[in-house]
Amino acid sequence: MSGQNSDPMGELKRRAAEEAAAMVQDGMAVGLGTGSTAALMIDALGRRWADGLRFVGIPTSERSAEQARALGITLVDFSTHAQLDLAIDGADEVERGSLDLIKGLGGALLREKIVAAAARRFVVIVDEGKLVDHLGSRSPVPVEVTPFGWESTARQLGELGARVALRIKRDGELFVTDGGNLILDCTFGPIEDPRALEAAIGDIVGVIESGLFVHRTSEVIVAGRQGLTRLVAA
Ligand SMILES: O=C[C@H](O)[C@H](O)[C@H](O)COP(=O)(O)O
Repeated sequence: MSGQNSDPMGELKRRAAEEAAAMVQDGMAVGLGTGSTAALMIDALGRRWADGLRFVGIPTSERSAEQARALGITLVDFSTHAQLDLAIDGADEVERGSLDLIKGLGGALLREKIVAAAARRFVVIVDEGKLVDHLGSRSPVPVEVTPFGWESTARQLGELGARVALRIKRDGELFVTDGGNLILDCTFGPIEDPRALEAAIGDIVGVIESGLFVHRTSEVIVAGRQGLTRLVAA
């Protein structure tokens, strides 16, 4: 079988990633997301870099930093670039209409949220399977917590109505974030008011950040069977 059309959705995601990468212009400071979709975008940026485009990147994970470095992309940090022109990332769920997100199934939510908050424009790339009517319909909300007292933090998250699971890797080891913290995956079911839930989670001592991204998205590029669609925040 020819490999060319064997993964049509993969090919569409690659096109969506290229479309997002095409938004980067010479001289920009760009947030580089994390995950399989963001990796396609970083690859596309690597090709543009090889063609002569020059920009600086702030990666949202050690994984993305390693990938970008291997492509020769110049990486900087917030000490020289406290504000970014653009950040591009994937997501685990995108709510139709609001374009609010759940992120963090890859464990990079804290740096991703800091980078998104520092960016003038935050562009998200997903396949159509990630679109939902209500956040929480399919994905848990990942919450990054301090290792000290995580059991107490988990209990309080449970009191908000979540089923809480400490994230464990396939090999049975604890999942530890780039910042040395733990992830509690909190299943709430469909979330009526993401803003209120984000605030309530953030109020719990021991919580560092949640994977709810509310009112942060500028645009979503969706790879679907009918092609690419661009959704813009109202
Ligand atoms: O922590 C991981 C990130 O939030 C990812 O952007 C998210 O999980 C989506 O990843 P993927 O593109 O691999 O589905």
